[in-house]
Amino acid sequence: MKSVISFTDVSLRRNGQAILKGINWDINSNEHWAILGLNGSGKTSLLNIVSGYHFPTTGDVSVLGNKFGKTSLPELRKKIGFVSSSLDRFSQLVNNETIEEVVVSGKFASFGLYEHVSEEDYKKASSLIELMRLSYLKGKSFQFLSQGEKRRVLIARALMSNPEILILDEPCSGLDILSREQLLAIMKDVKQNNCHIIYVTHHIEELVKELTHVLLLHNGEIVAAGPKKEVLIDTKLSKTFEVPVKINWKNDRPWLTL
Ligand SMILES: Nc1ncnc2c1ncn2[C@@H]1O[C@H](COP(=O)(O)OP(=O)(O)OP(=O)(O)O)[C@@H](O)[C@H]1O
Repeated sequence: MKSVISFTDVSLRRNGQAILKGINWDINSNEHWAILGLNGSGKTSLLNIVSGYHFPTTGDVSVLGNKFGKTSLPELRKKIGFVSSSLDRFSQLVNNETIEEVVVSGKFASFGLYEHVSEEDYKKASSLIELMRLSYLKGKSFQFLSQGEKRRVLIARALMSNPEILILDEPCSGLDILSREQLLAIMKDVKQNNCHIIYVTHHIEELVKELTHVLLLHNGEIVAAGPKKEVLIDTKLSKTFEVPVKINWKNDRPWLTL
């Protein structure tokens, strides 16, 4: 089995604070992970290491066969797509651009088109727009889209550079139930694009069947990491969320009750 991500005894300290402690975590090919944990548990810090923005204080990290310390992190970053939950930054940058322009700019991981874009690139953007079920918005300015539509455009944009890992950081936050389900419905199409999904959320019911594995974080330490059905159990979730919770499965999706 090919290793996609491997963390061995990783810790991260910042300003004297231990943010991540003793992290041992492996993602192998054909696995798609969800990361769950309370605010401040270390999810963002963990993902910042994966995407080469933080260097671990101790331990070994290898991402897509690149061992940290022996690899070019800017080169590695090109293989990792990142869609953040915050739209403000994007919305300001893209202003009047059409969704086609926003998606095609993902080829260069920049906003605005500063480099040559070929006919081929626009064809690819167009097929990604279809894949994300956004064809009805072609020609429309990004700024006029709903939150859910914007998120889907940004996922299409992230796929433009054929990432091998796609990090979705709370992609459904602030979405109503319909927009959330529309976004979750495209997960299987994202998966078909041959990238490994890492999905961060506070809402366990967003763990659609395409996500195969779960990592639970609590105070910078792993509570459990592994196949979804082994990890999503009452005791482990109660420890992670610091409240007694009960898990129920409906149509292969988990739901929590207090
Ligand atoms: N540069 C830093 N210096 C000191 N502490 C930091 C620094 N960066 C993060 N932290 C602390 O590390 C902890 C983990 O933060 P992180 O942002 O990774 O959590 P998170 O799980 O992503 O939280 P959220 O769900 O709220 O986004 C927090 O207590 C945070 O205050």
